[in-house]
Formats: sequence, C-alpha cells, structure tokens
Amino acid sequence: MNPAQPVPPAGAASLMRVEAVHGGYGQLDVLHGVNFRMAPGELVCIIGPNGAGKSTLLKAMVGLVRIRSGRVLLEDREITGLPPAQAVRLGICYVPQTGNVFPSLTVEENLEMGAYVVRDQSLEARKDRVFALFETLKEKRRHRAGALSGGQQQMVAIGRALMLDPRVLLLDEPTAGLSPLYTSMILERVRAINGQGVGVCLVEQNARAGLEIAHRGYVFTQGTERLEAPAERLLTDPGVGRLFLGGAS
Ligand SMILES: Nc1ncnc2c1ncn2[C@@H]1O[C@H](COP(=O)(O)OP(=O)(O)OP(=O)(O)O)[C@@H](O)[C@H]1O
Repeated sequence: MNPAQPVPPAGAASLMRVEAVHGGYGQLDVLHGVNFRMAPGELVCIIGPNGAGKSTLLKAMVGLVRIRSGRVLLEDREITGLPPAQAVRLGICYVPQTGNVFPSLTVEENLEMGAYVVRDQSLEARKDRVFALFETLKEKRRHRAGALSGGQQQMVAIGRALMLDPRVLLLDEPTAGLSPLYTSMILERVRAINGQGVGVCLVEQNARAGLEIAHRGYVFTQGTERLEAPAERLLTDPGVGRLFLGGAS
C-alpha cells in the first residue's frame, strides 16, 4: 500500500516546520528540542511509545501548549505561540484524540460548528465535500453525534476540521480504539484527504498501518525525534520493526 503521490524531494520548501522546540505543561518540559518538518502535500506519520510527547508536539504546533524555546513556522511565517484560533485561521486544523465531537449536536450541526467563522454561502458546498468523503455521515446527518459509533464519531471530527479547507491537518490517533475495519477505513480516508493536497501529520499507535499510508515517518521517544526517514525505510528497518511495529515486517 504505497501512497500514489511521489515523496517530496528532501530540501523542498516546507509547509510546516518545528525547530528545536522545548516546551510542555506548567513548569514541566515534555518536548526536549524537537525538530519536525512537513513538505507541501506530504503525509507524515509520528510513531513512538506512550508518553513520548507525540500529542504534545501536535498541540505545540497549534498553540495549545507553552513553547519555552524554539520556533514553529508555517511556510516562512513564524507562528510560535500563536493563539489556537489564529492558527486555525491560517489553515492549521487539529483533531484531538478524544472529546472531539459535540455529542448532543447532530452530525450536520457538528460540521457547521467547524465552519462557524465562514460567513459566505459556501456552507452547503463545504458540507457536501465532507459527505462525499464520508458517505455514512450523509446518511446520519440528522443523528446526534453522541449516538454514533467511535469510528463514525472520528469521521465527524475529521469532517469538522475539513470544513475550513485546511492546508495542514494534525490528527492525533484517529484510529484509537477502533476495529480493524474502521481503522483501515479511516486511514484510507486520511490518505484521500492528503491526495487532495492537504499536508497531514498523523500520530498513530497503529504504527505499521500509519506508516503504510505515509510518505515519511518520525520515531519519537522521551520528548524528541530519534529517527526520521521515508516511511518505507522505517517499515523495513529491523530495529524499528522489533521495537515499534510488533516484530519484523
Ligand atoms: N495536560 C497535561 N498536563 C501535564 N502533563 C501532561 C499533560 N498532557 C500530557 N502530559 C504529559 O506529557 C508527557 C507526554 O504526553 P503526550 O500525550 O504528548 O505523549 P504521547 O507520545 O502522545 O503518548 P500517548 O501515545 O500515550 O498519547 C506525558 O508524560 C504526559 O503525562
């Protein structure tokens, strides 16, 4: 299962970049000098053990945790510490792992919440684009989001992020707790979203499945990136296989 898109060449202009970031929660640093980059049109997967700081990196990229030093850039613009609402306006959308739908609102209302800043006539067209990607959501548009399955709720959360036509989509473990069927369905849709030109950073516990749809991958441990390589190389690396992919490929 190789991505249809070619791997962007090394050194290509970056869409998003993290440079030597230290930061975390309160007085506690969780990120210890993290470097990360995503080229335009790239799908990057971050794997690593629990507590390695993967989610914290995504939050740092969207202004949700304190950055003590280092920089975050969107193209050439420095956005370090920018409030989350402004990061969203610049086209960076983040889907957290949990608590990512409004359970008492319908699917359609959830999607509309994603585009509450849109004041033009494009709302229906935006919803239709999400429904084209997630047909199940169209069928269930009038259902309460809280009554959907975990996989369907994840579709609502991703769909809501897509309502703003993001340039960068940050996904925190979108397949956590899902059945193998829903896991492959969600990852296949993530690849389709990337195929439309959206830069995607995917944190994934299903490390092998995540790397299989990615162009490039990072292995995180203890608050920093230990390895960075084309996804195919990580998938065939015996050390990575043994430690992070549940055995050799
Ligand atoms: N809101 C918070 N306040 C304080 N510490 C936190 C907070 N969120 C996470 N941490 C701590 O930061 C460290 C990194 O957590 P993080 O969630 O980024 O790891 P992760 O690699 O995403 O792990 P997982 O795969 O378990 O989600 C952990 O030690 C965690 O306990």
